[in-house]
Amino acid sequence: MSTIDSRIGSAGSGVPREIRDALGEIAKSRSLLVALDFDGTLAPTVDDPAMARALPEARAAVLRLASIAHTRVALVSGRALDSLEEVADVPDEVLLVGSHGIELRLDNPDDVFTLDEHEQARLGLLGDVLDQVADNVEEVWVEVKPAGFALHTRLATDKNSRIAHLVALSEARAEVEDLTVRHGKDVLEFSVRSTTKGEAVEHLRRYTDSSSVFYAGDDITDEDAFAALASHDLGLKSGTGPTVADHRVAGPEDVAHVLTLLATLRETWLAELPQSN
Ligand SMILES: O=P(O)(O)OC[C@H]1O[C@H](O[C@H]2O[C@H](CO)[C@@H](O)[C@H](O)[C@H]2O)[C@H](O)[C@@H](O)[C@@H]1O
Repeated sequence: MSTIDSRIGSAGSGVPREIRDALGEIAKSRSLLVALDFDGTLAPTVDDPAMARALPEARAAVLRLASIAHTRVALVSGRALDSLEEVADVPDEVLLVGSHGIELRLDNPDDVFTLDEHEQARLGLLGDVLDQVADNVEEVWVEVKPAGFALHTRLATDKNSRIAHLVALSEARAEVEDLTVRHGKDVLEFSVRSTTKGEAVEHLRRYTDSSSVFYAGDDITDEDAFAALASHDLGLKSGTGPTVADHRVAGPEDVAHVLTLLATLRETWLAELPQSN
């Protein structure tokens, strides 16, 4: 029996050996940041974004991790911050990053995000262009965010989805200068401000003064976060698709098991540390 197995008993028995070993190491970090994507990672994908919820085991693990000393948890999402707050429903000690890093809910709730006049004008133009596309292609709809829009094509046919993406890209680029475009699962996102989840993770690492970062994500935009990780960090890809993450699991159910095991390992390690007084 390995050291990890003897410390945790049957917890995490469904988690592959190499991930268990990697979790055993990162659980011993001086200060740990657990940064997690929401859709496709904590929450299974559903047709209506408003109906997405973290799996009960994932949510329980997030709450457990957030209550452990020297450990911070952050959700890092492409969703608008208010949408993330609504679906995630987590306490204030969980840090939130919305709109791929544009919006932050850290420990000071008074930090409010605003657009300058030029950004607001570009946002207006962008909204008009995308609304026109959605009005003309069946089952395509626009999700409004503070600094941009997501053009959703999940329920459209493959052909209509391709048409919507092509037209939206060419029209938006023709009408609005300096656009940020992000590709996601059945979604094309347009923003008037450019940030990445990689920048968000770097910001959170500094903000929380963490010595190691665990990051889990499923989508193309999460690759920026994985790329921002160092050798003493740990990246976990949820689901299929190319990735630079260290490890991969099949989807949200397995992510939940990994988070539960991480919480157990972290609690066990901290409990075994000699007390300073
Ligand atoms: O960064 P994330 O937390 O993964 O957010 C990415 C996008 O998630 C949402 O869209 C995706 O999930 C929906 C619900 O499962 C699904 O219907 C849609 O097809 C997916 O693209 C959200 O609506 C977007 O705003 C986020 O950027």
